[in-house]
Amino acid sequence: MEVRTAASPKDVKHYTTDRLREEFLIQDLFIPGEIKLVYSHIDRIITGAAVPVEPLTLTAGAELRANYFLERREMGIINVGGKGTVTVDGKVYTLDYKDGMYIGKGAEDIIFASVDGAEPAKFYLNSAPAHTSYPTVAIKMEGEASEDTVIIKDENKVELGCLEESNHRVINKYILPGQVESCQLVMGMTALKPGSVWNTMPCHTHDRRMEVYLYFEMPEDAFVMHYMGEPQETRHLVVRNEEAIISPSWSIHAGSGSRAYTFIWGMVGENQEFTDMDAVENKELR
Ligand SMILES: O=C(O)C(=O)C[C@H](O)C(=O)CO
Ligand SMILES: [Zn+2]
Repeated sequence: MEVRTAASPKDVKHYTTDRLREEFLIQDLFIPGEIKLVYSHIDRIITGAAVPVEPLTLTAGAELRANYFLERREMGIINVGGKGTVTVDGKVYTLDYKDGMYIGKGAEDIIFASVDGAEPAKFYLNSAPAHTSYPTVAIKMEGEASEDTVIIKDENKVELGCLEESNHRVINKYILPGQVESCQLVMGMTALKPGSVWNTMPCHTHDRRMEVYLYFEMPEDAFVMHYMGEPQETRHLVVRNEEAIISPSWSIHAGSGSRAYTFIWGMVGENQEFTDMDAVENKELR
């Protein structure tokens, strides 16, 4: 598992492009036949991906000093590839494209598999330290709810922005209080409407939470200019399809794409209040 340390805004404003990318950009996440994990000291979030050609078993790795991965952690998953299954302590959950999942602390045996290894599932993962165990569930946009499947509530599919401001988008909240309970992880997926290119603009910071963004549904030659930094010290990173960004609490996190795209956001930290943001007015940005 790759480990990344936390970074101070006083230092980051002096970083070169390479150094910024080394600290905050996660590339080569989705490697067929592998589980890739990046552990950040920022709120101890682990960002990763599992792309099973043959079934892949999640192990704790030396870094966690745990008997199994979720001994002291919880995990959110969204599948951005072909149909696949996640087997949790013997129980099989089937995830289609853009289906999500929450796995509670204490789940020991986790196996990722694809229904068709030629078109593998791409399980994107966020994991955070947890103090108690909440139920493991699959999360779907639509369909029938059941004991182990939660359907995203209409109130958690929030349309924001407008084409005139190039930021017309829908924020789909998968894991949050009142829908899928978790200790600290809040996770969802935002889709831009065709013609809109801006996410999270007007932008914000949130002192009480950090955030990770995964950008996807972009052709190979497309990119997102992801903006980070303190509002008066902004920097940018060029982000390609299926790459992720680690965003510290003090940093804005917003992007403008060369075309529409989709992204998954995951937040951990002090609270789970989605609206607890420190809004930044466009005229304040520098
Ligand atoms: O497009 C947006 O705006 C978002 O998706 C915002 C993120 O969800 C976020 O930054 C939550 O703090
Ligand atoms: Zn945010």
